[in-house]
Amino acid sequence: MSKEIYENPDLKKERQNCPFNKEEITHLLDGGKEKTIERKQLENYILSDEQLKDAVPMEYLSHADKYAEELRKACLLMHKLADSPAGQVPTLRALMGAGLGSAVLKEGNPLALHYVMFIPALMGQGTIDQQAKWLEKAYNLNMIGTYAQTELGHGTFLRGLETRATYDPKTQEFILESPSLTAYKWWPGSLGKTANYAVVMAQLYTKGKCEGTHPFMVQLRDEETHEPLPGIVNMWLNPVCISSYIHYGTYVKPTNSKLSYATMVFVRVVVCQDVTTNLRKAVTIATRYSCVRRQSELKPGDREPQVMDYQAQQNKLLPPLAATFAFQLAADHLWNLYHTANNNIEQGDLELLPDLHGLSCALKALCSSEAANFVEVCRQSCGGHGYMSCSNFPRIYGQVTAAETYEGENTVLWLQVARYLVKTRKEQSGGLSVKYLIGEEKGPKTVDTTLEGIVKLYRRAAVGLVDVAIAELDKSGRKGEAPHDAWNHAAVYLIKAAQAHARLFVVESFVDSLKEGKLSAPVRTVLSQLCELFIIYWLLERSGDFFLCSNLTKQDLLLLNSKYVELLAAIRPQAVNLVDSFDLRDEVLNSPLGCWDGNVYQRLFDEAAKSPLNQSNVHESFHKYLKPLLKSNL
Ligand SMILES: CCCCCCCCCC/C=C\C/C=C/C(=O)SCCNC(=O)CCNC(=O)[C@H](O)C(C)(C)COP(=O)(O)OP(=O)(O)OC[C@H]1O[C@@H](n2cnc3c(N)ncnc32)[C@H](O)[C@@H]1OP(=O)(O)O
Ligand SMILES: Cc1cc2nc3c(=O)[nH]c(=O)nc-3n(C[C@H](O)[C@H](O)[C@H](O)COP(=O)(O)OP(=O)(O)OC[C@H]3O[C@@H](n4cnc5c(N)ncnc54)[C@H](O)[C@@H]3O)c2cc1C
Repeated sequence: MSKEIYENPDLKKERQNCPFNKEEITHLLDGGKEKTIERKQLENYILSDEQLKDAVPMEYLSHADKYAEELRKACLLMHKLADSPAGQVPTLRALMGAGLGSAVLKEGNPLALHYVMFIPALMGQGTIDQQAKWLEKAYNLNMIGTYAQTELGHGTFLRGLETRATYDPKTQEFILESPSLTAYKWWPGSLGKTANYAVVMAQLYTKGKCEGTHPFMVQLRDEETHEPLPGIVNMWLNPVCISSYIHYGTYVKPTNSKLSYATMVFVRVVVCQDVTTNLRKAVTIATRYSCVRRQSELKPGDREPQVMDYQAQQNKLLPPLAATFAFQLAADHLWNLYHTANNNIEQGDLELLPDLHGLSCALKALCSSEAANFVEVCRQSCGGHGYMSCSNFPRIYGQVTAAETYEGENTVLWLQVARYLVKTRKEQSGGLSVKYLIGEEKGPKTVDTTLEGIVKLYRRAAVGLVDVAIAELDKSGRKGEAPHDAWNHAAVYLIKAAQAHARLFVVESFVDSLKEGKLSAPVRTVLSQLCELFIIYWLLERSGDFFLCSNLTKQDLLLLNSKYVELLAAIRPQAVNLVDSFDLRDEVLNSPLGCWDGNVYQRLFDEAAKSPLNQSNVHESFHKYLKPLLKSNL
């Protein structure tokens, strides 16, 4: 007799009479029906392998055992790559990030940097000959690489990196050296124990002149013994300059010195998708739990309500639910810009490079910071159980907050965005992705609180805040301040302008995608409600920007607040159906709070029982420490 599949009765009720086709949203997020089929096949192929399951929860292993266990599974995954039903590239993409990969490698993938930065650096910076020599070796895993740029003393300021690569014309070799403790490469993933090669960013010196940071291929460890090569600690020999600019002993400047930063741009672009995947996991866990959890008293004398029925809980969870769609659609737009810009750059056309740099910095900073804040709100919305390690919130939060720092610390990236916006506004040229800054935007006199009207307000705020920042810069200039001091003293305004620009891009992506998308009426309705909720939410959160730069009035704000709470109530009935549409398997969520069947309490109990401390009634430490204390009559 088939085993009755348990489904929490509250979740079961939430799923009844769903007014839209969940699969239509799943296909939208996957990029089409075929992609969904491919993803599900790949998930089955990977998650059905018993060798990829953890014998004990990772949190109970030592540091070294965690590393060994993750490396074992990562290597097994690479073996499975060859036979993957989805093909190598889609499989690699799925295994490197917060989705399928994190279901197997919960502490992180020791081979991630090899695929996410080392190979992209070879592809983007290597000459044809260098690619012929190294790419096949890298793809065949005959070498494991990392991207070694950050040093103990420098991560942000690349022009301040201390590692030196001095070209010796006699031997036609580069001598790499770490001249000081602060020059030690620090932070590169896999550098400690896994990688035997690295792309090392170093200051290139030739004929006594520093030509700036360039990428170098360096062998770190013996390919057989894995022992560090002689002198590896503070002296590297025989590196090779990737995309060598040394021709017959003479340095030939690249067409754009920032092309050596291209690998970082790629990761900033993919990070937007990755943090969105993590946010989807957090929202799914919190939403399902909030419909299972019953607590307190809403109506005196009534049964304890589902906590999702509190407006306060809807205010916590529905904006991040909407954000997952907003960030996904914006990340898709950025990915398309990346491909277009990269194809043009390969043909020598660099026109889109500033737009790509500006937008990738803006979206990486916005998506990572907003996702981190939203993940923490999701954790808090689950009360004490959200604090447990097994909830998966601590791990998801750790992964998302890391993205606020790596690949360019967010503040630094916001200032890069501001530099691009000020230049575009002042020069009234270029800026293909910030067209609103070119030409005079006439702001609407009275505020129109329709969707289109609110988007116009976002544009007013974006251009207005750039003008406020420029006015600050000019004011400082008139006081005789040097440009670098004026820039530093306008930083608060510059960052606000950059953030307003990033929000405008996300809002326009969401609205435009709904206009262009071939959606059924029910899906369009629910996604339009989410879109309107999200853009009003952000406006209410940043109302100061809009008061400063538009004719928004107190009455408008009160009207928008009313609209916001109406939308919370309208979307509440579909919350579980919307997160079900993400189609995230329990193994990917990896949380007893978010499992599809809602059997939360039994799963929490089962997780607790796995703790080594729960394998005996009295832990040995009692006899060693506590009992003597109890007897000591202090
Ligand atoms: C495939 C799916 C996989 C999914 C997995 C995703 C998860 C990924 C997991 C990875 C985990 C960890 C990896 C982490 C790796 C790292 O952290 S690597 C190290 C990252 N470090 C940084 O990002 C350093 C940040 N600092 C900088 O980029 C530069 O120092 C900075 C840009 C801040 C300043 O550079 P300067 O040389 O000083 O330039 P500046 O004077 O400010 O500007 C001059 C000029 O150049 C333009 N510019 C700057 N950068 C770029 C660029 N990258 N591209 C194009 N143009 C650039 C700038 O706009 C100026 O132009 P202008 O016209 O003169 O104004
Ligand atoms: C999980 C993780 C993985 C990483 N992986 C790698 C890797 O694989 N390879 C690699 O090379 N690196 C890696 N890094 C390093 C990462 O790239 C750097 O930490 C990052 O670039 C920030 O640089 P920093 O640490 O020097 O911070 P700092 O720049 O020293 O930041 C400290 C403070 O100074 C502020 N600040 C700095 N410059 C300015 C400025 N111009 N204006 C205003 N404020 C400023 C920052 O905003 C910040 O508040 C990783 C980091 C993490 C956390």
